[in-house]
Amino acid sequence: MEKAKFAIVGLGVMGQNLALNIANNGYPVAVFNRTESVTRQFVAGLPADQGIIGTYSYVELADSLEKPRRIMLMVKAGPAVDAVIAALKPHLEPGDILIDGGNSYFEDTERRTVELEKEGFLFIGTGVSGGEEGALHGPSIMPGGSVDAWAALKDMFTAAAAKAYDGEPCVDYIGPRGAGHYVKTVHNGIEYAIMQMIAEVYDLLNRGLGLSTMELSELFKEWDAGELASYLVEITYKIFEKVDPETGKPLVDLIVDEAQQKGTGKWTSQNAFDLGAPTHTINAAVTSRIISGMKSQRTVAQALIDGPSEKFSGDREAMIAAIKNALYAGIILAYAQGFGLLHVASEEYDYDLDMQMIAKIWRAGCIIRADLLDDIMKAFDRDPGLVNLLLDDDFREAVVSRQGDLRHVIINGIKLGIPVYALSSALAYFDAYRTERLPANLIQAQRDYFGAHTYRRLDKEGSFHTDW
Ligand SMILES: NC(=O)C1=CN([C@@H]2O[C@H](COP(=O)(O)OP(=O)(O)OC[C@H]3O[C@@H](n4cnc5c(N)ncnc54)[C@H](OP(=O)(O)O)[C@@H]3O)[C@@H](O)[C@H]2O)C=CC1
Ligand SMILES: O=C(CO)[C@H](O)[C@H](O)COP(=O)(O)O
Repeated sequence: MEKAKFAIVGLGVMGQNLALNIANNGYPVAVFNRTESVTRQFVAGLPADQGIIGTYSYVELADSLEKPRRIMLMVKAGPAVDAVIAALKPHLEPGDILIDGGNSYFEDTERRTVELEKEGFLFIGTGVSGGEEGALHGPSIMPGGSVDAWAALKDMFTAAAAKAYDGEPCVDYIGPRGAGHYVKTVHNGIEYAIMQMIAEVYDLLNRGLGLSTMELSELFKEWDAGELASYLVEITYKIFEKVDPETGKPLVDLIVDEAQQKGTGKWTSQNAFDLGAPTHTINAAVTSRIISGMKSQRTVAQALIDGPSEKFSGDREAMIAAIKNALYAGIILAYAQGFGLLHVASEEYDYDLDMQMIAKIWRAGCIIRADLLDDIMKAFDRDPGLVNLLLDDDFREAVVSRQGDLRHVIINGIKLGIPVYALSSALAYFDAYRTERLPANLIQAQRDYFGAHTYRRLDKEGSFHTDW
């Protein structure tokens, strides 16, 4: 029997769709899943000439593959990845390639790279973004790790990846060791920030201005046809238009307001703290998901605590226009924070990240794909060393010209008692970044006062302590 050219372990949402995608591109794929019935069911539903071979043990999987073997894990991140690697290894040979396509923590990928390379295996830790549909029709793929392994995967991944409007594939080699998973983590951090700002805008429009769910759908559809064109805005209008067949009500209105999280957004913030990179809006988005989970406390608190009684009384159309501009500015600021973090991490971890290439491969296939990414790519083309998007003339102007609307929208959210934490964090980031003298001089004085931590002076070199 013809040997398979690729294997996927883990037939969840992503694994099944990636297997189909790769097979549809002419590469026979062997598949394996811990729960055997899942494999049987998956394979049974496929035409005989689909090019997908079900296997039911790791020995069978290894035997079904041409050498060097190329095996991709699409399993739950964490201990499951180590468990699968440990179970697979006895059936592999030096030179075989293991690929972890899950949302693994980048430091786990760093560790696995060292461990596997010591034993002669090649390892790739890759971000894969696009969800179920992207995995099937073309995700954005962010591989990091062994350069030799990348050479052996390049054609296949290029065929399977999304293509941007100019035909360019949304995959490229990101960098050594954990670089691919690092970049995917920051991708998700930006995803959290944009989702939270869209949610806040929804709250302002719905609770604040009284737009119905159908009106919201029309508005977001209109926005998606302009500068806000992006996957997240597109799915938002599609979510708003979905009616629950049982009740006839908009489905979104029936969904419990508790956002869950698997960890990548939190890891982005945690790592940004470790590296000393400001990611205000990502942090705000993580915190906002956390407070959303405190539903029972919020229910008690609502009955006890009054907010402002003020209702929106201004020009509704003007406010909607301002909200659109505020969201666009906020999204630019979220990308600025994400790319700013990548810049710091690239130096810290010697990843040598190419920001233009990262923007390029995020233009299609992934969850944060947006027309804006084409402009971001061009900004890094103009200046490959750009440390912050706000230092690019076009992006600076885009935010500066909308800052009035961002401020106006936040003020209105505050007046109405509607939380706009992510939007206001984006503005705080912008205001802090553009301010030469922040009040941190006082913090230094306080630290020196209580802890003799010393401070530096503007007017002379050195380190000083005062007996306050
Ligand atoms: N869903 C999405 O939109 C995206 C997900 N990802 C990442 O891709 C990976 C897979 O996600 P997804 O397909 O959604 O996950 P699912 O929850 O749909 O599937 C999880 C898979 O992991 C397997 N698994 C879990 N624990 C173990 C274990 N200890 N040993 C062996 N196999 C195990 C499951 O096998 P079994 O059937 O036996 O339980 C199943 O095949 C995750 O890391 C996820 O974070 C990345 C991008 C997008
Ligand atoms: O990687 C993804 C999208 O890019 C996954 O859908 C991930 O699960 C999203 O993160 P979370 O579950 O924390 O919202």
